[in-house]
Amino acid sequence: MSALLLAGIGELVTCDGSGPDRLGIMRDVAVVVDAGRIAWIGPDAAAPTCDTRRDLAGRSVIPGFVDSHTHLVFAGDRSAEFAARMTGVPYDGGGIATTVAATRGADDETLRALLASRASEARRQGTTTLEIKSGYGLDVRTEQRLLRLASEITSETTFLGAHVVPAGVQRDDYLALVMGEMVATCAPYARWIDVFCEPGSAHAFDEDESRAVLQAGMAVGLLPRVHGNQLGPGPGVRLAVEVGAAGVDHCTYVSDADIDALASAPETVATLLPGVEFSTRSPYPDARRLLDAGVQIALASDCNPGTCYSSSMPLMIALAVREMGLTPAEALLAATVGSAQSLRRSDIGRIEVGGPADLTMLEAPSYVHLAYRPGVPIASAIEPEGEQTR
Ligand SMILES: N=CN[C@@H](CCC(=O)O)C(=O)O
Ligand SMILES: [Zn+2]
Repeated sequence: MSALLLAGIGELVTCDGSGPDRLGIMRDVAVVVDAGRIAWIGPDAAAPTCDTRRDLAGRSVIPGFVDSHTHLVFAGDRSAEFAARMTGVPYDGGGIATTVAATRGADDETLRALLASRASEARRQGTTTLEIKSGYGLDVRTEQRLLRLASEITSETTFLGAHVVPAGVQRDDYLALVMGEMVATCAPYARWIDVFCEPGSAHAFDEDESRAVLQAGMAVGLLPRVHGNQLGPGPGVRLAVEVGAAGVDHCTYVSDADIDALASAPETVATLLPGVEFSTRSPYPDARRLLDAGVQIALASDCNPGTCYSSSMPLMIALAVREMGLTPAEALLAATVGSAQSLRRSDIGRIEVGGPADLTMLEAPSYVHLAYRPGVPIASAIEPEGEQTR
C-alpha cells in the first residue's frame, strides 16, 4: 500500500463519544494515512505493510486540536500593555487601537509572514484547524485584506469589523459602514460574522448595535458568532442564543439565566478562553457548572496581541483542568469535538476511518499528560509528508 503506517500507538484517543469518558480510547493500535485521510485503524499486530512506516513507540495520539477562536492576523507589539496590566491596569479593549495602527501600516507580505509563523507555531503544538478573525483593520480595505490573507490558510474565517469603533470615526457612521460597504466587501472572504458585544466597554458594542451587525452579516450569508460576557455580565449570551449563533465566546461572567438559555440551545456552544483570564488576571468561568447544567462547551486559545498572546491549546487544557473544574477528558473533548461543534463541523475533532488525517502526537503515554505536564511542549501535529518538526 502506498501510504504512511503509524505503528506502535500506545493509546489512540478517537474522541468518538464511546466509552466511559466519551473518549473512545483504543490501545496498541496502528493507523494508515493515505492521501491526507485515515484509511485504516486496527490492532498494531495486524497492520498492513505500507511504503513508509513510523514507529510511535507507545505514544498517545489524539485528534488535532480545533482552535475555534483566534485573531492571528496583526502587526505590532503590545507587551508593554501586558506588563502594565500585571501591575493592575485593567483591560477595556482600548489597546486594540495600537494593533490597528500597526496592522494598517503593514503590507501584505509582512502580514502573511507573521500569520504563517503563528499558524506554524500552533501546528507545532498540535492544532490542525484554526478559525481566524479580522478586526484589526477597521476600514474597508484593511478588513478585506486581513480576511483574504486568513482565507489563504483556513476556510474558517470570521469578519469582525465590529470589534471596536476606530479612532476618528463617529460611532453611528462606523456602524453604518460595517453593516453596509464593509460587510459586502468582506463577505466573499468570510464564513462567519462576529461582534464584540460588551456594553460596559466604551469601545465595543451594546445589544442593539450587536444584533444589527449580526443581522447585516446574516443577510449576506454569513453565520453568526459572538464575543460576549467577557468584561462583565451582559447581553452577549442572550443575543447569541436569540440569533442561533454557533458560539458565544468568553462567557467569563454568566448568570443563571444565561446558563439556562445555553442549556436549552445546544446549537450555541459556550466557548471558554482560559488564556484570557490568565493573561488579564480575571476570574475564570466555572466550566464545571456549565457542563453540569448541560451546556455544550468548547475550549479555544483566543490567540491575540491584547488579552492572550498564546496559541497553545495544551496550555488551555491545563488551565481548564486546574482552574475551571474540568477533568482532563472533558477538557480534551472541549478542545476537539466541542470546538469543532462551535464551527458546525462534524468532520474534524475526532479520529475515524475516512476522516481527515488531522492527528496530534504526544510525547507521553496518555492524554492526561496534557494537563499533568503544563508548559512542557509534548504535543505536535503529525506531518504525514516531510519532516516531523518534533
Ligand atoms: N475582546 C475582544 N477581542 C479580543 C481582544 C482583542 C485585543 O485586545 O487585541 C479578545 O477576544 O479578547
Ligand atoms: Zn476574541
